[in-house]
Amino acid sequence: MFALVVGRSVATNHQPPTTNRRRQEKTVTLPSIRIGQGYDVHVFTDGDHVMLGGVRVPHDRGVLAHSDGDVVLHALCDAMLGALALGDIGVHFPPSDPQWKGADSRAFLRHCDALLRARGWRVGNADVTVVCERPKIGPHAEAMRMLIAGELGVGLDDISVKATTSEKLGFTGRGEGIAAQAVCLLVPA
Ligand SMILES: Nc1ccn([C@@H]2O[C@H](COP(=O)(O)O)[C@@H](O)[C@H]2O)c(=O)n1
Ligand SMILES: C[C@@]1(CO)OP(=O)(O)OP(=O)(O)OC[C@H]1O
Repeated sequence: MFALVVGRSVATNHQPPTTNRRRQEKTVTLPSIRIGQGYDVHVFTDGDHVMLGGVRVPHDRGVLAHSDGDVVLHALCDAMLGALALGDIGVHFPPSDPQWKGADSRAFLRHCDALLRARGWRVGNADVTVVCERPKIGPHAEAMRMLIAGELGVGLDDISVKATTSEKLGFTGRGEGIAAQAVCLLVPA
């Protein structure tokens, strides 16, 4: 029996309940890590595409947003900011600020990455789930992963983008909007 402790070494001498077994000691050292999660929603409106993970995905709807409304990048930015308790994208890019009107959300991602790196961290890996009935995400997921990995300077295997419907339940199920949630680990840069 041994324990994993993040950020420092630990030795344990927990004795299994079964008797007469040799006492085990094991030291496991893992690097310091931080975890963050993010969630974003945008309402569908008239349009012919949605921006997702920095990729223009053709669709018979668009999204209502101050920026380009990329729920994948917004959720990911919030996860990155949350990992260092740096607030959320609304704090860093206020919707009241005209400079973000129609903004390309890749700029938000780059800014968040710079904030992390200035503090000695980078994304270790991230996992994003898009929730919508349509558009189908599968055919575009690889392009999103490549774009995000490129922007963050990490490997393709460190970035996951996947999707689910909500089985026609709720606002996503009724096709009223699109949601994304993200988790990420930060590791020392
Ligand atoms: N917008 C979406 C939703 C789902 N997918 C893919 O379809 C699979 C099945 O979805 P369920 O919600 O029925 O489990 C899902 O695992 C995704 O691979 C998609 O590409 N785009
Ligand atoms: C991205 C910002 C930029 O003004 O506005 P929106 O594009 O509306 O997106 P939201 O997910 O509501 O996040 C708030 C803002 O930071």
